[in-house]
Amino acid sequence: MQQHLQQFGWKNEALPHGVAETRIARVTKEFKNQYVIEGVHGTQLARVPGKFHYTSTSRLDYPAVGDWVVLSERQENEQDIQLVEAVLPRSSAFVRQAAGEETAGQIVAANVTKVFIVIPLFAEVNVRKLERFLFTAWDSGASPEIILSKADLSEDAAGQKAAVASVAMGVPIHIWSAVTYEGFTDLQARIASDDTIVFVGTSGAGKSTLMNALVGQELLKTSAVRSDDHRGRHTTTHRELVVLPTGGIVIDTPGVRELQLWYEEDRQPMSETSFSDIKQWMQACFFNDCQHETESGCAIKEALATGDLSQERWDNFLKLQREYAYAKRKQDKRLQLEEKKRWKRLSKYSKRSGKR
Ligand SMILES: Nc1nc2c(ncn2[C@@H]2O[C@H](COP(=O)(O)OP(=O)(O)OP(=O)(O)O)[C@@H](O)[C@H]2O)c(=O)[nH]1
Ligand SMILES: [Zn+2]
Repeated sequence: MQQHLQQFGWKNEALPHGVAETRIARVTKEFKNQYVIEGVHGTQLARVPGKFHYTSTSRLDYPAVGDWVVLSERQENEQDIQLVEAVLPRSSAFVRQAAGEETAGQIVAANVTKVFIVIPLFAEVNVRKLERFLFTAWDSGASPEIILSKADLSEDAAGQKAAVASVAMGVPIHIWSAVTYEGFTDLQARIASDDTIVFVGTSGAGKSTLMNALVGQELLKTSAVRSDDHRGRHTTTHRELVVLPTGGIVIDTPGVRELQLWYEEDRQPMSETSFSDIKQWMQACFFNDCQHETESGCAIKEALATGDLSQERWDNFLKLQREYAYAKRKQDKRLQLEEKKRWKRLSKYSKRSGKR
């Protein structure tokens, strides 16, 4: 019974005090007013009770794909209805900012542990785009990993990997080809049974192809899952959260795809994609620790003055640097939080065992 929950990524430590495991389930798909959930009773439909609408203060309070929820059962018109009593605290969340509303975010995918950023190798890697995706991943609270796809179309996959590594700040990088299956077992090994993974990347990057390879068939997007809810009625639905045959979970929601488009639209036009010219000027500055502000002998300021380096390009570079720093701080903070939680658990544990 526990095993079934664990398949869906359940970690026992997350069980709230006094709640039986039979009442825990994970949201695998979201409809307008209903959720497909997976718990110890298998696939069921659930909805939020009326009081939920009054007690919730924002859309973020509502269940989303990937959420763990606590259920209660109620009889309505002689039928058993599953109600979502509570959404358990999320370890991470992809939030989409609803257009036009500043504060009303919407959760697109919850409790994601890893974000696979898929970048095709048929062209030069767009560093700026990659940075955007890294930023999105860090912002969600999940850990990014970079997958360089379509390696079969690259003359020098290893060289491209090295180039990406120079901007990826220690994020793991994998090479993959759906044609030769190069890197497949390495990728599989990166997916633990309690991992929940979201794939991001531009259209045509090869996300669906890789997901289908991991699932072992063309399951995502195409097929339907037949399920039997408590009422004995059949509901045909396509799940957006899928358990891999080798363990681990992938989430493929339209929301994540829309999020990607949003990030792509957000990009600013930039003719070149690498900052090697800027790096060269920086190395030419007189002072090693030049801040490129008021120092004399600053090659950057000189390049700006002569027009060799455009102000726009320099500003863009600085902006990315700030985003980097922000993302890095955010990640450090998340690590700190996790650490804190671990210590809390440990101290609780030691107190308990001390009493015995
Ligand atoms: N040569 C080569 N082609 C690939 C590889 N992986 C995917 N493709 C092809 O690239 C095209 C796009 O792949 P998809 O998996 O649909 O890309 P996607 O990222 O899911 O795209 P969207 O659904 O638009 O977001 C398809 O025609 C695939 O057959 C690969 O490793 N090598
Ligand atoms: Zn300088």
